[in-house]
Amino acid sequence: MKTEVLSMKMFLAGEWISKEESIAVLNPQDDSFITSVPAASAEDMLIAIEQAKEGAQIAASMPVHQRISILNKAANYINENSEKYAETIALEGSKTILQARAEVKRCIQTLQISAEEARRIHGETIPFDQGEGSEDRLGYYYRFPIGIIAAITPFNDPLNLVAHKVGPAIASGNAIIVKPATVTPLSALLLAEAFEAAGLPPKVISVITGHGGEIGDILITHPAIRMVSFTGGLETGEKIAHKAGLKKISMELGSNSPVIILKDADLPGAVEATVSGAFYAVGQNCLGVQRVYIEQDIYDEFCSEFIVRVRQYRVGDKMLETTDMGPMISEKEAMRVEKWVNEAVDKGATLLIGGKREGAFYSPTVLTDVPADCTIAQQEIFGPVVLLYPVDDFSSAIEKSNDVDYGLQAGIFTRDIEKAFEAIEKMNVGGIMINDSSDYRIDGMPFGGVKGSGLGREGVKYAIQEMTEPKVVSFKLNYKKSM
Ligand SMILES: NC(=O)c1ccc[n+]([C@@H]2O[C@H](COP(=O)([O-])OP(=O)(O)OC[C@H]3O[C@@H](n4cnc5c(N)ncnc54)[C@H](O)[C@@H]3O)[C@@H](O)[C@H]2O)c1
Ligand SMILES: O=C[C@H](O)CS(=O)(=O)O
Repeated sequence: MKTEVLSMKMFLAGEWISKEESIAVLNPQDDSFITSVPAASAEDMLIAIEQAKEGAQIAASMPVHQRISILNKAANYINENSEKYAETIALEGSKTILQARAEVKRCIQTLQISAEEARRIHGETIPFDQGEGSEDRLGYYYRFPIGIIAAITPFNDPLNLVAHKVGPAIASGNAIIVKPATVTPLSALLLAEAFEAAGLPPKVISVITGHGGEIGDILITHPAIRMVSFTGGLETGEKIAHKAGLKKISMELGSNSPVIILKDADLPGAVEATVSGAFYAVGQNCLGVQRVYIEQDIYDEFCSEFIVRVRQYRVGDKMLETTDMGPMISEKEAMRVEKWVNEAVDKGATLLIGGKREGAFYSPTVLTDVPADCTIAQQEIFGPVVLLYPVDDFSSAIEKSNDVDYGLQAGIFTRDIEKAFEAIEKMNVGGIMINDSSDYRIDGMPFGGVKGSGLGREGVKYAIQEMTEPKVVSFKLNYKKSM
């Protein structure tokens, strides 16, 4: 944002609201002040929920053609203001300006797909006469919106991952209250701006800024909230799931993504994809490549090519188009990664490149020989570190890949179709990419994981399924009785 905005307002049921108590939004690159946002109170969240009750009725009564029109208008608004949206993502978060522009494009696609899917929320007729005694019944089911959805979103994709909840919610006739990440709330507020400009009726969406705790608890536990759609870390997700009670929950959580490189792989392609997958968005990416299992025969060659490519990475000012990697989201997070790397090295790991921190900047880091009991081997790093491992054969690569508490996505590089299909079957993940790294997604595909990586699926069509319920209708027809 070119002009400094001293304070932004939160969007509460169609009104832009400011508050005495506020939260500073800082640029993680240099801790400079960007703007401040309201620190919502418990009362603000209760008001948002009350307003959303009416919003849910309004949303459900919106004809599909109106939902389609509003979603496309919001997408067009963002497209017409794309640089403002990209600069906001880059300023408040870790992404470079090029990565931020890419996220804006994906957000536009997510909303356009939501508009398309709004016309495809179908039911089915049911042959009730499949049951004896029901020869005089005719029936069907259709899908109806569940009402008010609570969306709690992470810092790393501050626009598109909010759109992945808001788009499907509006497409399916729900109201939605968004609690964006405390450190990156601005992009979510700009999404509300786009929907206001698109003519979305007030009360259908609120974006309530603040800390996760108290207002989050109200949002999660309130009986009027019929679904909690959460994207964030496993620890937070578990807390939320325990508090939510009897309501739908969608959990898009963490990962520790593996990639397998077999000896018949396209080596240059595998190197490029795994380097990109490891360090895109400073590794603060749920699909980020964290572990690479390389068949022994090509291990040395792969490692040397990998380091050559990492050495070319330009770390610096995220607002420059020549930069490959900016800062992490905070110095605190960079210090956590530094601590985990140092622990691994102290326990015998080999540092091939990186391991340097300057404030929130942490250099792209490659470790080998990492002992299994290291924190960095088992937990989600969510930072610019990747672990390389030689493996004797394919089956041990699969076994090691599965040996963590996460299962979001994985990648495998091979020209052997038999091995590809064996990996598809045996890798315990929500998505597997053949001849791609784990870091691959289009916004229309089913997205989510198993084990500690989540519950349910996003990806517009699949989020709509989660945000709606089937209602069965049966007609008892006397004329059929006599047939
Ligand atoms: N699977 C996916 O689609 C996906 C996508 C992006 C990020 N993530 C995951 O998100 C994590 C990084 O994001 P993060 O650091 O923002 O995650 P986080 O869990 O710290 O926070 C996520 C959101 O939850 C809120 N929150 C925190 N504590 C809360 C509480 N007790 N009650 C209610 N809300 C609370 C935060 O304010 C934020 O809005 C990583 O684990 C990453 O893998 C997953
Ligand atoms: O961080 C996790 C994101 O969901 C991955 S993507 O940006 O949607 O591809």
